[in-house]
Amino acid sequence: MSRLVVVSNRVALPGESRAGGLAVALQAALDETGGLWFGWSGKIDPSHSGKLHEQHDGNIRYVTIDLSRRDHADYYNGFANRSLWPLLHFRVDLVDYSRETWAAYRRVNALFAEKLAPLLRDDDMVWIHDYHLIPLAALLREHGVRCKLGFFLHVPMPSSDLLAALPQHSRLFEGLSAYDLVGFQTSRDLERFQDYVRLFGRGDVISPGVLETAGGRRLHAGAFPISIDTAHIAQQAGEAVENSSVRRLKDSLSGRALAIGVDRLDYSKGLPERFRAFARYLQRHPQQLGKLTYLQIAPVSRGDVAEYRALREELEQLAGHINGGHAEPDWTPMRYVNRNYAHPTLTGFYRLARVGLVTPLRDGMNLVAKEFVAAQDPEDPGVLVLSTFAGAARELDSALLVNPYDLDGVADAIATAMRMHRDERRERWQAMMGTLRTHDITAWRRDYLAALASA
Ligand SMILES: O=P(O)(O)OC[C@H]1O[C@H](O[C@H]2O[C@H](CO)[C@@H](O)[C@H](O)[C@H]2O)[C@H](O)[C@@H](O)[C@@H]1O
Ligand SMILES: O=c1ccn([C@@H]2O[C@H](COP(=O)(O)OP(=O)(O)O)[C@@H](O)[C@H]2O)c(=O)[nH]1
Repeated sequence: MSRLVVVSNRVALPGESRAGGLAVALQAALDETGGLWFGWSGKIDPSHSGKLHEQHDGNIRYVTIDLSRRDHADYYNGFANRSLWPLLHFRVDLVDYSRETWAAYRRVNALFAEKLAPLLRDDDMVWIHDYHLIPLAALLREHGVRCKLGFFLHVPMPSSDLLAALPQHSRLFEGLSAYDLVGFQTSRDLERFQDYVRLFGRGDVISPGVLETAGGRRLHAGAFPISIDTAHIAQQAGEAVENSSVRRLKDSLSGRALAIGVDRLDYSKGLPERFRAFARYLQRHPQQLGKLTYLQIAPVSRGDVAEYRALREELEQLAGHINGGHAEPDWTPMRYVNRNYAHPTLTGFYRLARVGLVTPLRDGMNLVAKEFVAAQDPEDPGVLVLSTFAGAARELDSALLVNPYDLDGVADAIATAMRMHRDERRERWQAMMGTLRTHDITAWRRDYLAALASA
């Protein structure tokens, strides 16, 4: 059997707990197969030594590299998170492009290729992840790498007119043609990529999922919705009643229902809109006042980037304003927490909640939505309120689907979730859980790697 080599900017090193679906999912996938995980160490090395760090945990070998201060600023915070992230989330208004950060992006990809190539064997299956590393396959080929190279995009693929707004878009996206298989989260993402190849990439769509690139190379592409370790999360949530943080949260609610949101503090997650929708719920449904407490967990993410800092300030103001306007001496409508929680606690929090609020403006998948469902008590499940703009909405279509820009609609969905009878909650939950049991993280990895093997 071939060895699996996973390459991603973000690596979940042993013992690390940090918000972010890519690392959570790849950890679960590698736990099953073992293999090599190569990527950024998460550290900055002012001496730019380029030294590799290596550690082992079970059957996984981790090889990581530090970034120089300049590369961290220009590649990670710069081109990846201030050019590509907003672009791929349909926020052209926030795209900040410069030739300097584009050069840093290519430089770090070249560094990854130089360090990774000597570690590879011809029969490896190399699976490269996300927008940070689009050029990596072409650069590895220049180093003589001959094994199968697959790519998976965790974020949305926007429409081609938006992509074309990025200077250098042709050079960047041409890089995808060096892969054997390019995977997307949903069939909509795949369709938009095919449109881009036809309209701006000088290529052709031979049949759905089979493309001919400008250079005449055949490229396979497909939709592979990422998922969670469903059985493990369900079990973890069932055991979480023992967890002291979960018990403390339960006691603190004094019998009130809980609504929960869990998101990195990121503008793609629609948090200001969600806070406003919650305020709208309090205004539109006065008969429910005092019956529901909303807990928003939002660990700080990419805190060096100006847009993320501005968002943090905005949310602090909004949370203060909402509580100031609606709190009673014995009830605070919302609790806003910037801490990161480990999964055993989070799954217990999900299980306590009557309402799960997942309302991103755009999201590749959103694993929190899936985790919320998997963590519910089958006899008395909570209700998921889910944005139609999350990739997860395609599979979790028994959730209460909302448009996150429609504040009244989100407000009313919260009220509906509060009123929903147990039979309807169970029916909706069973439909979603059925999907998650079949389409779990194992199925995702297996389907993708099988497609890569035959590409
Ligand atoms: O690595 P960070 O900069 O700290 O950011 C965390 C991750 O955010 C994004 O996650 C995406 O992947 C999830 C799993 O496929 C998906 O459910 C979610 O919709 C995406 O936003 C990003 O794409 C990752 O590269 C980051 O590691
Ligand atoms: O305090 C937290 C907040 C989030 N997460 C995890 O971070 C991931 C977030 O993934 P998602 O796909 O929802 O969004 P992303 O952050 O990757 O955009 C999920 O597995 C969450 O359980 C976590 O472990 N602790």
